Amino acid sequence: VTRVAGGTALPQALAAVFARMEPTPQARGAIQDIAYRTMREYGLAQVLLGQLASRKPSAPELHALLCAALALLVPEAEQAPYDPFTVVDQAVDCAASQRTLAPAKGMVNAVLRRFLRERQPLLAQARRQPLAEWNYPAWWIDAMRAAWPQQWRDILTAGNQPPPLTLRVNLAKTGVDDCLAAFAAAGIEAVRVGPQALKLLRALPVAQIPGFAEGLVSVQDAAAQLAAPLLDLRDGMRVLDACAAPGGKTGHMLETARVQMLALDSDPQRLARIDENLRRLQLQAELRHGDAGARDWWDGRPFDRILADVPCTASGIVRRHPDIRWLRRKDDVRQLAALGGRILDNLWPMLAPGGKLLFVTCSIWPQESEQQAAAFAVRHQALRLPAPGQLLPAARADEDHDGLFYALFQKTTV
Ligand SMILES: C[S@@+](CC[C@H](N)C(=O)[O-])C[C@H]1O[C@@H](n2cnc3c(N)ncnc32)[C@H](O)[C@@H]1O
Repeated sequence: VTRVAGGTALPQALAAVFARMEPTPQARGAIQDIAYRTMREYGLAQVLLGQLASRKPSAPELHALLCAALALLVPEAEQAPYDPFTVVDQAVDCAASQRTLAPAKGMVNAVLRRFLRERQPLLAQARRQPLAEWNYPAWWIDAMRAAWPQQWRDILTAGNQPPPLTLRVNLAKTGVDDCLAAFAAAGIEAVRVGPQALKLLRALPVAQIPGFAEGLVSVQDAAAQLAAPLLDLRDGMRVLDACAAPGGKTGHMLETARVQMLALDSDPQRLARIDENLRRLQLQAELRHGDAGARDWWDGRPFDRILADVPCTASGIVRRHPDIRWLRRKDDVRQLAALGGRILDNLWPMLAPGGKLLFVTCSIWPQESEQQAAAFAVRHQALRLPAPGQLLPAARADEDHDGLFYALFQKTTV
């Protein structure tokens, strides 16, 4: 929590903690669970702490400890993830065990016990502030309300739900019904949430999912599964996946047709994850480390299809990455939209006449998605083909997916 408050993304912050502590798998799971829960309730916890402590704790670790404990104490009794008195005792023990925090252990005890005694009025008072009511920074709430005046409440609520574990069935190797039958035989409940998307009703480690190791299924959100079919791929096509890592959509495209795939990414570590994923699926692509905004990696031969899943604020996948809202600044939207526009402009000349370019973001800010697509079409006189446009995040039983944006362009032959 302290690292995220200092600007580090939660997965990297957790990796650093795990490298230092070397926890058991059980402790690792608990640390991860507590960190993600805290990110989802961080706004409320900060407001509560403001009510409970006469001044903000000066040590960032103390602030983080109290916010994490309050985040765990907020859910009502039947939904409480941990026994409330255990949470208080553990928080006090944690303070006592660290030299810098030990003098504050009485204060930790007093703040948390007062919360337990006065929880209803304290929560009611805190939730009068948007930061506490929605658990997003004020600029994010205001911008969401302006962009989506009808849907902003549903969008913010969906972003606070724990994400489902959704799988993509590899139709080159099996069928959706066969997968459902294998899951039922293993006692795993799943429902269909897309043409080849199955949502597990209870998450479990991928190693325990029948067919995962053999490449029959892959983890991929239902909205992300729309990319490959939109590209209308045929055997032998030259395809560029321009921002490919970790390779979710690369794998799906390769399952769809025998194409010559070049998978590019500017992050070498993330590029290695494409290799891992394709090995499991027993599929091949040429992997290249490079900048999709430059041409030094291109051999000059045009591509029949280009997937441009450009870097963005990731505002459509906050339920998977609840830290994003606390890390982003308002100006990031403009800067990332400019980067996305540069990448699209650079890729367009690499497309063969008649070829198709699919522009994707996992953002729901119009500057990064629809406004970007509309401006691009005008700049390049690109033909816009039917595509879903903006999919808002949905967290319902029948429709459960992240917030992604799709625009499909074709280069006219003349
Ligand atoms: C939204 S993710 C791609 C997800 C991927 N398409 C999938 O389905 O698994 C964006 C990727 O763009 C990469 N990236 C960021 N800037 C880039 C650039 N200038 N050129 C190429 N890749 C870039 C990031 O490393 C990241 O892996």
